[in-house]
Amino acid sequence: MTVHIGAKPGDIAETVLMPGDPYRARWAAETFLQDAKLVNEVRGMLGFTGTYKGNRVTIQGSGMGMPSLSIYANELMTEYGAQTLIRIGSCGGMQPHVAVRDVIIAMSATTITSPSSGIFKEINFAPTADYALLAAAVAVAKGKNTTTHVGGIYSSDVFYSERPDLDEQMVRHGILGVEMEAAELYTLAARHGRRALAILTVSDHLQTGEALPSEDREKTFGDMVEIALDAAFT
Ligand SMILES: Nc1nc2c(nc(Br)n2[C@@H]2O[C@H](CO)[C@@H](O)[C@H]2O)c(=O)[nH]1
Repeated sequence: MTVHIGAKPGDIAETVLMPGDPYRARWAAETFLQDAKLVNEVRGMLGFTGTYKGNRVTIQGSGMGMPSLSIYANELMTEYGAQTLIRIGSCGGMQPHVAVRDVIIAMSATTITSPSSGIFKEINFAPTADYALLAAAVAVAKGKNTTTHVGGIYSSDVFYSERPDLDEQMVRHGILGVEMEAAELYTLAARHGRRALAILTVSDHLQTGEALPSEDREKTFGDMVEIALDAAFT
């Protein structure tokens, strides 16, 4: 076990899905995995390991924000040997052609700051998804009738933005959506030579103010989990 994960050695699979919400980790494990068992509940950040079509997989919550994700991703990679980490989450849409219920497969993740900013100093590192994983997710998504966008997202440190001028520049430069975790996941995966990807459902929209009704969230979230699982084992 580690400082923040109570799983025993061998309890965590090489492939890990990371929703922000631990209750979504439980729902996804119960819905998609066979023989799912709880392997972590330290601080309520639930983690489950089971199999998907015969492949071993762990679904571990990351919490909200890059500092929280950084703790779990670091420990999963350095202490449990996770090789493929896929964030499955929600985001806010930032382009008129990106609608609520759509899925975004994040090629890159822009930040103002991140937990890794301190070590990069004057380097503007470009957090980037693993290409093979991204290509597999795009191929799987094509087989579903979910509208999918592939491009850059913005990993913010705040949900309540005080800088509309920054949001404006992100929109101007084609950023598809905003969330709060992917950039640090991509940076840590690059640091540790692992594969990472973020697949996001658009659950609210910054321009239209629309928000996904709660009854729709489970369906769109389920589609995204399936894309992640099928892409991970392609
Ligand atoms: N900053 C930000 N985060 C968002 C937004 N919509 C969603 Br869903 N999120 C994500 O949802 C959580 C906040 O509700 C964080 O973990 C973010 O990744 C949004 O409009 N803005």
